[in-house]
Order: sequence, then structure tokens, then C-alpha cells
Amino acid sequence: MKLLVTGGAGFIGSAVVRLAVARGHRVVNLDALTYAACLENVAEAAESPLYAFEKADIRDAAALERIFAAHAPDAVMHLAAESHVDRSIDAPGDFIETNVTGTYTVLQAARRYWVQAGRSDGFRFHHISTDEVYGTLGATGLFTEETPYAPNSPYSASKAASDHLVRVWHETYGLPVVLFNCSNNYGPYQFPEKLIPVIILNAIAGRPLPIYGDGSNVRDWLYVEDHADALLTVLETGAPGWSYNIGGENERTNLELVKTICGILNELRPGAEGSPCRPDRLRRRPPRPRRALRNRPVADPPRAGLAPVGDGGGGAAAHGAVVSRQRALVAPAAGADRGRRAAGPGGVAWRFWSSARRGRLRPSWRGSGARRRSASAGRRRISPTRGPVPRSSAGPGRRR
Ligand SMILES: Cc1cn([C@H]2C[C@H](O)[C@@H](COP(=O)(O)OP(=O)(O)O[C@H]3O[C@H](CO)[C@@H](O)[C@H](O)[C@H]3O)O2)c(=O)[nH]c1=O
Repeated sequence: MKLLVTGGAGFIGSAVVRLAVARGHRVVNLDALTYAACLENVAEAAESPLYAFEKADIRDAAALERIFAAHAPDAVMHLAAESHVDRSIDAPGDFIETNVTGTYTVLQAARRYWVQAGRSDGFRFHHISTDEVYGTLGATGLFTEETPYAPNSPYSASKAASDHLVRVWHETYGLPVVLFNCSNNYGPYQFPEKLIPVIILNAIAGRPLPIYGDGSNVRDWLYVEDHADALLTVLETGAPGWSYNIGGENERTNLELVKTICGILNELRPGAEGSPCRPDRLRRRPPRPRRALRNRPVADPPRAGLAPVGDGGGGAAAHGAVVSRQRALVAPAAGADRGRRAAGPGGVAWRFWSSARRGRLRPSWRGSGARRRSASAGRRRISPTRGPVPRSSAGPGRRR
């Protein structure tokens, strides 16, 4: 397949580009190279004849038209976005511009191209969004694809708006779209403004470790390469008009996560100057506005399946790279036939498997108990008017 990946020099986008090229897809990386993007993130893939780069802004309709015509992609994977919640609180304008106007402009360009190319059924527009659109979880439960949208920050409101635009380009114009909402990604090349790279870099440098509130907010952590794997898998097997939640089934409070990272760093650099990472380095920061705190005890040891890669040198390690030990796999639902039936015609239900927590492979899906409302996994049909709507569950968790 030939993929047009917007934001392919960013954190999640570059993981998609690297994996897609490694799997033999042709990839056009479209990126404006704003502050959080870096072509080093795709240096390996860029050596491949399968790879091409186009520097462009997703709000530039003329550039998009040229790029669609020049490369004739089979699918768009739209990841270009402003993504940092804190920045959106300080300066929301860029988020509206890039995430809303930008997504609209890409949708229009994709639609025009798709119509001119004869409205191929095989074309796909994949929109990669966030579980932030669902807002705040209670002390129990998980987000599902049917959770009502309740964004709490300018960032999440802009992503919610973009999700609605994508859905409507399917409803109104028939564009074959698929929508993804993921939990917190971590892994190589993450820009050091998010929690994990901030903590790693500060700890190594002997600086204070900033924790918002009392650190009891809970996040579900998804290894970025597992996320890329899920996105490419659904690209090959998923049906248009559906949305999928993607999570790592790996919930930790922020405080537990920070302590885990400290523990790992202390093992790796015992007695080194600037280390060890001590609790007295924790610095409480005021909680971010409009973010309720939830305190939910997590039973398992707070190791979080994280292990560092690299030696603190350049590349990934410079951004505080971590790699998941549990290596959550995207696998067809146990009893793939049952999964297929649950998901509806042409679709496959996916579950996330994890060896985390008890050190062995086990399904992170725990069946159709009270927390999970049905046996169909992690997706919902966007358009209820175009076919049966499977009951859905298996969304990532998010508690603040
Ligand atoms: C940067 C930073 C964050 N935090 C807290 C705030 C949150 O409760 C938690 C994670 O913060 P962040 O790493 O900024 O990520 P968060 O706000 O959850 O949003 C992320 O996760 C979302 C997916 O849920 C993505 O859509 C966003 O693009 C991404 O930024 O850690 C701290 O306590 N200290 C910090 O220095």
C-alpha cells in the first residue's frame, strides 16, 4: 500500500512511518516540521526507497492537492496535530488552527482526490485521535467507543471537533474513514514535554521532578510501537465507518509511574552524580485547570513494564526513550470467528494482550464481566444508520 502519513516526523507519526516502511509499505511523510517534529525520528526509514518526504502544512490546501496528485496514496493516516494539553491551556489558537482547520483541509483534499480517483472502496482515511475527548473517568470503568464526548481542555476540544468532522465526512460524503482514540503513548522519540521524558531527563540531570497535584491522576500507558502496530493492522483488516479505542491496559497513577522510573534509573546509575532519583526531588505543582483528581489504588507493583533503552547518548535516549517489557500485542480476539461475528461483517475485533503485571502472557481483556459490557472488542460503528451496531467495550482508562 502507499500511505500518506501526516505528522510523520512527530512522535506517534514517526513510529507509524518506521513500522510501515519496515513492513514494505510505501510511505509519503507529510510534515510541517514544527517544534515537536524531527526528521531524525525517521532517519532509518528515510534511507529506504519506499520513503518520501513532503514538507507542508496541513492547512495549505494547494500543497495538499499537489501532494495527493503527485503520490496517489491508497490511504491517509492523519496524525499531524498540536498535542500538548499544557500548551493548549496557555495558547489555544494554534490548536484550533492545526487540529480543526488543518483536519478540515486534509479531509477536503482527500475527498477531492478520492472522488477524482473514482471513489474507490479500498481508499481509507484514518484519523488518529485521543481518549482525551471522553473527558474524565470515575473511580471505576473504562472508556468505550460509545462514551459521550466531554472534552476538558482546548486540546481535547479541538480533537473532539476534528473527530466530528471526520465522522461527518463519512456520513455526508461517504469518505471511507476510520477513527482511533488512544490513551497515553510512551516510547522512543517522545518530545520532552510529556510526563515520562520530562521525568527521565530531569532525574538524570538531578533536577526537581514536577508532579501536578498529589500525583494521584491515573493514566493508561500505551507503548507507541504497539499503537503503530494496531493502526497498521486495522488499516489492513478494518472496515470503514468504525471507530476504535486503543489502549495499553497499563494503568498507573502518575506518582507510581514516577517512582517506577526513579527505581529503574537508580538501578542503572547507582551512586552516579546527579542520581539517585530521590523522593525529595518531587516538586508538587498546582493541578492543571479543569482536571479533576481521582485516586484509584492500582494493585500491581508499580513497575509499569518500563525498561530504558540506549545509554543516555543521542537519538532516542536523548528524548528519554523507554521500551515496554510487556510488549503488548495486538492480536485477533481469542476465537477469531467469535470476534468477527461480534464485530460485524467485514470486521475483526481486536484485543490487546499483555505480559505485564504478572510477568507472563495473558489477555488484558478480562471477558464480559461487570467492567466490560460486552464481548465485542474496542470499536464501534460510526454510522448507526448503515448497519448493526455492536455493543462495544475495551476502551482505555483515564482517571485524573
Ligand atoms: C508534563 C507533566 C505532566 N504531569 C501529569 C499531568 C497528567 O496527569 C499526566 C500526563 O501528562 P502528559 O504527559 O502531559 O499527558 P496528558 O496530559 O495525559 O495527555 C497526553 O495523552 C493524551 C492521550 O490520552 C494525548 O492525546 C495527548 O496528546 C498527550 O499529551 O502527568 C505531571 O504531573 N508533571 C509534568 O511535568
